Amino acid sequence: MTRQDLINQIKEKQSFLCIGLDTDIRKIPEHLLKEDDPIFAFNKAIIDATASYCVSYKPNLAFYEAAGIKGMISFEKTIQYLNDNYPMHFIIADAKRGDIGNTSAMYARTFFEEYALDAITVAPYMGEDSVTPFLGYDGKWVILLALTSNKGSHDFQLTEDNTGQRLFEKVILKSQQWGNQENMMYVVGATQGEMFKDIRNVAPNHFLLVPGVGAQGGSLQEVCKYGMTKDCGLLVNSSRGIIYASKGNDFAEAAAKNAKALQAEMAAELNKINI
Ligand SMILES: O=C(O)c1cc(=O)[nH]c(=O)n1[C@@H]1O[C@H](COP(=O)(O)O)[C@@H](O)[C@H]1O
Repeated sequence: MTRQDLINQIKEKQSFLCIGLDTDIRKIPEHLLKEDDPIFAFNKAIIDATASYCVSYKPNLAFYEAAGIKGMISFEKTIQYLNDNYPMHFIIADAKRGDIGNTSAMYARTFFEEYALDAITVAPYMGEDSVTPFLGYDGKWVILLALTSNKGSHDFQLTEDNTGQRLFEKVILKSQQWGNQENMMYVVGATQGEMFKDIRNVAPNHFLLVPGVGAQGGSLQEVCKYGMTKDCGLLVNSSRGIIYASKGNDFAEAAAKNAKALQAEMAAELNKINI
């Protein structure tokens, strides 16, 4: 999907919501456990109930890999379902990959060719040759970890070198020599608040994937105040806050209600920039 296609979807839906499909078999409603594939049945119901409120889905591979081969079959069926029924949604593999060049090339083949996903999250710390294999695909995206939502972001990402430059700034500036606004985004946690100002100093126009609203306590309003660009420039993710809104038979309706509430807040923010 191109950057302009994504912006058009955001305009049309009045939403920049990405729903995280972090599906844990221990958390899904009990009545689904008698289905052949409970994880897929859960995802399908969540997707059908929420698709009109979001522009993106982000299945996190950890949740599928944890269920072994069965989990990977659920992942594959979920992706197939999305690609067949919701082709204009931007689908992100949250896989946090990155390795020596020939191995990264295999990861790229997995997620972009085998599964035909739009984007993959990538850890930057092995450098240029670990990231560029993901950048050779038209319309596909690398989403590079820059300033994450967790407290461990202080351990490396927020540390300064002797010129005062912080590691996340170095990651963002250096990686702009490898990719561009059409094929690279950055992950910035919603919990980072005013730090979005500093992010926009080094990446004024790139799209940012912003997890951490909902369960992790980040503020959508603060993210928008400091991080929104004239094209929106944000995909804001919520996983647990939407998909586990209810553990009862009404889980899909409850997810839709929470997604709709976030979409309404997003529409109000988009209204401020007239898109
Ligand atoms: O790359 C990510 O998506 C990610 C980066 C980050 O800094 N923080 C973060 O929470 N995430 C992911 O975003 C999702 C957040 O889930 P909730 O906290 O349940 O909304 C999880 O899948 C995390 O793995």
